[in-house]
Amino acid sequence: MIELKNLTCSYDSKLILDDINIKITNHLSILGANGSGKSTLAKAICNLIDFDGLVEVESTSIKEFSLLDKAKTISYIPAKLEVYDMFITVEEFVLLGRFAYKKSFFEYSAKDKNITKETFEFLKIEHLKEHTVSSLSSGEQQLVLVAQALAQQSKIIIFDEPTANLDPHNSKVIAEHIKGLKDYHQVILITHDLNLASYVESPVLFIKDAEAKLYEDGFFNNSTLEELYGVEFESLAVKYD
Ligand SMILES: Nc1ncnc2c1ncn2[C@@H]1O[C@H](COP(=O)(O)OP(=O)(O)OP(=O)(O)O)[C@@H](O)[C@H]1O
Repeated sequence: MIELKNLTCSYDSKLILDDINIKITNHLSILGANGSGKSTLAKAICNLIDFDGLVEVESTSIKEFSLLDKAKTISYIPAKLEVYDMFITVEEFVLLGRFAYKKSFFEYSAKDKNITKETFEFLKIEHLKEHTVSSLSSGEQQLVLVAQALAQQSKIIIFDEPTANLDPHNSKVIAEHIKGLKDYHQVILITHDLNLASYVESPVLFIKDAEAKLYEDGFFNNSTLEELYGVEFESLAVKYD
């Protein structure tokens, strides 16, 4: 469980999130206009930015987690992979997800390698493991990011705009994985893809004017969407299920 108590985030003097109080007991989708503060909220939950107030994960302040314990608890999947090593293979990249569990400085254990192998099988990407990450398409790179997060075996997975760079086919593949992962992880999804959020069926936290409002249900109807986004809606979407 994640609990936000009086969470306030600002960059310089610009207030982004103002005194947010919410218990995130299970899955959640975070929606809101560009620049409303969705990624800022995710970064605060992961203690990647300065904030006022308290973020508690499993009843402990996130500021008290060691880096390794945090890695075992939360994984954050960005919208796009930034490749810093042009020669790193998919297998090496996914193994990095086991870093927090590594017993020897020099090598990964048989267990680490086995978990990585199972992750490849689960996501049906065994055929990519010898390839360099830099040579993959955006859709394949998104699957590799998911693989690394799964290998990390954290309780909580945060997806930050997972379908932002994907074509309809790959969006559907990722959507099905995200929904399936709800059986094993607490899934937090940040997205502009209303179709995806509706398919994933988690409660919605909508961020607007530095405030957050929780919709347990009743979010995905035209009148609510029109009021929140200020544009008209009609059904026009990929069929995810
Ligand atoms: N490091 C930073 N320094 C200064 N301002 C920042 C920084 N990061 C984000 N911001 C500003 O904070 C606001 C919220 O940004 P954030 O990335 O959280 O929005 P978002 O809802 O995730 O947006 P989007 O949907 O466009 O990705 C934006 O106005 C952004 O310009």
